[in-house]
Formats: sequence, structure tokens, C-alpha cells
Amino acid sequence: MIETDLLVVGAGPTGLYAAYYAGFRGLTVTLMDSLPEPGGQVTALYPEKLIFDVAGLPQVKGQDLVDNLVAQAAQSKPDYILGHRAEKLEQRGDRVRVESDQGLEVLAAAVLITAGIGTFSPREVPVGQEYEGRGLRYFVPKLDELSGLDVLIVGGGDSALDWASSLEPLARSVTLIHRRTRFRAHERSVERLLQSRVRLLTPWELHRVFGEGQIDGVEIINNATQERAALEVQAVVAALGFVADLGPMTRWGLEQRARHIVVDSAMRTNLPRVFAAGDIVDYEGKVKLIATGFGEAATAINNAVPIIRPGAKVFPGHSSDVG
Ligand SMILES: Cc1cc2nc3c(=O)[nH]c(=O)nc-3n(C[C@H](O)[C@H](O)[C@H](O)COP(=O)(O)OP(=O)(O)OC[C@H]3O[C@@H](n4cnc5c(N)ncnc54)[C@H](O)[C@@H]3O)c2cc1C
Repeated sequence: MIETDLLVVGAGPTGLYAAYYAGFRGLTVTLMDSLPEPGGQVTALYPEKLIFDVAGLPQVKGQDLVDNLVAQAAQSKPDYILGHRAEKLEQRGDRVRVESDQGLEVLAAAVLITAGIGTFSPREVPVGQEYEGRGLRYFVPKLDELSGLDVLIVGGGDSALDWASSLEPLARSVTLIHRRTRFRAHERSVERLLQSRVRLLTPWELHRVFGEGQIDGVEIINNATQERAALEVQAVVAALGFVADLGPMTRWGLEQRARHIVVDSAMRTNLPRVFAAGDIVDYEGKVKLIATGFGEAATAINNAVPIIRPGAKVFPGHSSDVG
């Protein structure tokens, strides 16, 4: 059983900033996320895209923002519990007990839910799932890991095209297959790829993955002509989208509206000691942005502090004064 002042469920941008802020307010903090990497939607869906509307950063690449949030949060020495989905939440006197899908228990003085659009798991490739971790991957948080390799990317959306563009300068070769002839991505991204050395094959699908231990190659099939082709690749990046699921949270007794958690202006939910912030929340006028998530995280933590430490103030003073 892990004991902590604050458990943050969801290590997306809102949860990461909340972790920093909890430390700034002198709380011990634990972050739980079902994904293997922090960063939420930014890392999973658009790590290579430029973001232009985060205050103070005229433009920042998605993954750079996440890396900076992780570095900022590190000042608070958070404990990360990654690859665990928060499954159960229940009140235990003046504590909240959360249990993960793998039976890990956390007892917290307060919980902040920053679960975005819910747990999102990558859509699995139709064949070759057994190669996950042996050449097949659904995320590429560190592009360098694929440098010098022949890479196959499967998918036709923004993330597939983004991975292809960013891997092109590093990989020995990049081939992208998509089962339709049209891409579901920004026109600019498609044009950029057409002018690059990425090989685009449509309408082709993954038919078989092979290799002793690690992936050595794949067989692909043209779904219009049934023609088959073998490709020598050492890495397959499956970018087939994500399935979002509020799942367990719907059973925690939280007041919900249209698949979101209802909060008041202090980011309190209807459950004692349980707060929420970021894309997961709903209140009148809510706008889903990274910037608003940051503000809501600070509001939630500052309002949680007097509950965790009776007598403490909501307003902390300024970080520039407090240090
Ligand atoms: C393609 C795209 C481009 C975007 N561009 C911009 C932009 O330019 N500017 C902008 O401001 N916003 C942008 N957004 C929106 C922005 O990404 C979101 O507003 C932001 O990610 C919300 O952050 P969050 O931390 O609240 O939630 P998320 O980023 O969704 O993170 C939530 C985390 O909670 C985890 N989680 C969920 N349920 C559980 C559970 N039960 N147990 C454990 N973990 C759980 C998830 O795995 C996830 O990691 C964009 C979104 C997309 C898809």
C-alpha cells in the first residue's frame, strides 16, 4: 500500500503540472497513468506537432512540452505508477483509497482526477501483436531508438504521417502503408511526405509479421489487387488510433455530464477529497485546452491543501516569493 498526500490519476499535461504544483504546496504526490509514458494525448497522439497556444511559449513541439513538464514536476519528486489503470476509488475515513487494475493500492489524503478523455489504448494491429516490444510499437517517445533501422508505419492519420516525417531523417528507410487510398491527415502533412523519401503505399495492409525473436520483415497485401509483397523491416510502428474509455470512473459515484466529471469553481467533485481538472471536467464555459488544464490544476491543488492540511491557506503566495 502506497501512502501519499495527493494521488493524481492521469499523467497528461494537466496531471504533470498538478504534480509540480502539489510539491510547491509542500505535498507528497503520486501520479498514476495507464500508459507506459507520461504526456497523455500530447505524447500519444501528436508528439511531433508544434503547439502555439501555451502561455509563454510562442511555439513548442508536443514532446518538448511534455519533457519540460516532467522536468518541472521532478522538483516535487513525484512517484510515478505507470502502466496502471485506476480501477476502484472509495472513501476510507479521511482518506481515499484507489486500486489499480493490477491490484496496487494507494491511500491518499486527496485525489485529483486528470484523466483527459479516459484511458486510451492503442488500436491493435490485426496481425503480429505478439511482436510488441520485439520490434512492434505503438508509441515512439524517443525517435533515436529507431535510428538506422528500416521502419514500417501502419496507418493513415495525423500521427502515422507525423511519425513518418520525423523518422525519415533518422531511419535507414521509412515505408508507410495505409489500407485506403486517401489519408485522414492534414493536406500539408501529406504533401510534405510526398516530397520526402518516405515510401507511401496505398491501399496496402499488413498481412504477416515474421522474425526469430525480433521482427525481420513483414508481408503486406494490396487490398484492391490482392498482390503481396515482402518488406525487410526491423521496426513496425502501428498508428491506428486510440480507443478512449472512461471505463472504471463511471462506477466511482462521481456526478457526470456527457461523459465528463462535473466540478465546481474550486474543481471539487461531488465526492469528498476528490478533485478533477483538465479535459475530463465539465462546468459552464469549460474550454478544453492545455492552458485551461494548467489553471484548473493550480486551482484544484490550492483548494485541496486546506483539506489535506487543516488550517493551511488556499492562496499560497507567489512562487517567485516563496521559491
Ligand atoms: C491532435 C491534437 C492536437 C491538439 N492540439 C492542441 C493545441 O495545439 N493546444 C491545446 O491547448 N490543446 C491541444 N489539444 C488538446 C490537448 O492535447 C488536451 O486538451 C490535453 O492533452 C488535455 O490534457 P489532460 O492532462 O487533461 O488529459 P490527457 O492529455 O488526455 O491525459 C489524460 C491521461 O490520463 C490517463 N488516464 C485516463 N484514465 C485513467 C485511469 N483510469 N487510470 C490511469 N490513467 C488514466 C490517460 O492515459 C492519459 O495519459 C490537441 C489534441 C489533439 C488530439
